[in-house]
Amino acid sequence: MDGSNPHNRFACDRNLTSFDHPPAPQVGAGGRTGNAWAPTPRDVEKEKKLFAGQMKSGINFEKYASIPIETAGNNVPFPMQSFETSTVHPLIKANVILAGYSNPTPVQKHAVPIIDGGQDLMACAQTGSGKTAAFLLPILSRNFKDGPETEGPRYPGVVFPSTLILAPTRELAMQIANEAKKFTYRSFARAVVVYGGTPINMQLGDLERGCHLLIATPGRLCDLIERRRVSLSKLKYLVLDEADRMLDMGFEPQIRRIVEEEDMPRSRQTLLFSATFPREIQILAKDFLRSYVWLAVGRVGGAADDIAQTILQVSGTAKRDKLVNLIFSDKDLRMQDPKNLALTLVFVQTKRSADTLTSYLREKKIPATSIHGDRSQAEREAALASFRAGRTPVMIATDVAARGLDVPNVTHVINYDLPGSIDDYVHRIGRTGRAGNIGRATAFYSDTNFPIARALAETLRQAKQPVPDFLKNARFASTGGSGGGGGSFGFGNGGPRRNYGEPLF
Ligand SMILES: Nc1ncnc2c1ncn2[C@@H]1O[C@H](COP(=O)(O)OP(=O)(O)OP(=O)(O)O)[C@@H](O)[C@H]1O
Repeated sequence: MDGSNPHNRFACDRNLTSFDHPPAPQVGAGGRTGNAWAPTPRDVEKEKKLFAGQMKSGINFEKYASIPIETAGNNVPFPMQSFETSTVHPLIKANVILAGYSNPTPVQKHAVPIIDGGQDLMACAQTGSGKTAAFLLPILSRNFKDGPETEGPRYPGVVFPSTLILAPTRELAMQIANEAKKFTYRSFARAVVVYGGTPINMQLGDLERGCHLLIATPGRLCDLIERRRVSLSKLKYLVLDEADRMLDMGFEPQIRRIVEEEDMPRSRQTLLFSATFPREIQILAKDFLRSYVWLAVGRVGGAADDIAQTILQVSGTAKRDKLVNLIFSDKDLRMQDPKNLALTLVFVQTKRSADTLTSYLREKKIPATSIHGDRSQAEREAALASFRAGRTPVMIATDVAARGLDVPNVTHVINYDLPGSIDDYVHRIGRTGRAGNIGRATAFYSDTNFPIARALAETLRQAKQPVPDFLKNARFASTGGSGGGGGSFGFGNGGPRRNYGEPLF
């Protein structure tokens, strides 16, 4: 996390209202007394590092309270009203304060008691609305209540995590691990992240230091299982984050292998977080979950209200000049308040155009970097770090950066090339307007984007954004964009969810 942002709020400045003292042994879920343990003392320097660069919730955070919620399933518990009055472990409450969360978001209000109560969950909620903490907090709370494992198999070099979180991209896995490190602060629980594209030895060393929570991309996890360095036989919690994206990326065989063919106990609790609920996800949910609760938070149609969306009709070579103009006008805005870091994320369809566009912007003296699948993992990480810190306030990206990435101060997302599916559009623009902050999204539309016109117009209309005439006209003939209108059930498909199907229980 970048420490140079003037808006960073350092944790050490905050007063903790609870849990500055070691607790008595906790009563675990199900009423059994957990193994006694005490949190380590506070460490101000560590807090500065862990909680620096935290995104500030924005002026529209309170508006989240009016978001429509839908739940289905048996014995759905009441939502929690606040962290303070909830049943989560006191150390979670203390760490939530350090993270600067004063109130839970709607997905947290609903998901925390469901997960804490031991039920399986399939959850959909809009971008930037706090889904990561919605699963991390109750899982860690349960771990803390149960205390460290004192018995069970011990084999040298093999780890037995109690929690596995699968994520589609390396950057998302790293980000989840960083969040997990905040909430495991002062506890016995250790979070480790493993992902491909980087030498395995360092990750093996990290695993050997202990692993309660394993955050992984599917390919690297299969590798570690084959090497017999990870056993899933003690798993209690399985999370599939951005499950729809993992299927889109072709990870289904690996996921099925991990979940169905290894030694993972059937008694585990399984949580599926996905932006959409297409047929494939429904089948996965039916195979992996047991009588689960279905939770949908947010308006169907997906794009967060806090994002001002503009669609411009621009095509061919005119795009480059238009992009440069937009970036310069962003820069002018920045100059009005130099304290405000304002980052611009530009999406393109191909790795090659990411490279050529980055070079073009650099020729125009615009500090730009790029992230895409042909760059080495070290280059990807360096690009993201430089973007976060504002050293290169413009980043050109392919869809590797479309899902889940949470970069504070992204004020403008530009779809230089529109994606083929409306779901991807909703995720891309969701990199701004997060945690109640206001964001801006601009897209360049040309006749080649005709297939997505109808779904795009619908998404704009539902988010109360202006629909330009060229889109109104085009939408009568288009089908809604591949993957966006045909059978997708949930956020970003631009149509009423009930028209697309029902969850399979
Ligand atoms: N209760 C809260 N109060 C304030 N900020 C919060 C709260 N919960 C989460 N946040 C912050 O909101 C931001 C978005 O959270 P997160 O990345 O979990 O969203 P998400 O719903 O997973 O988004 P996406 O769909 O893009 O993956 C993060 O910076 C997170 O720290």
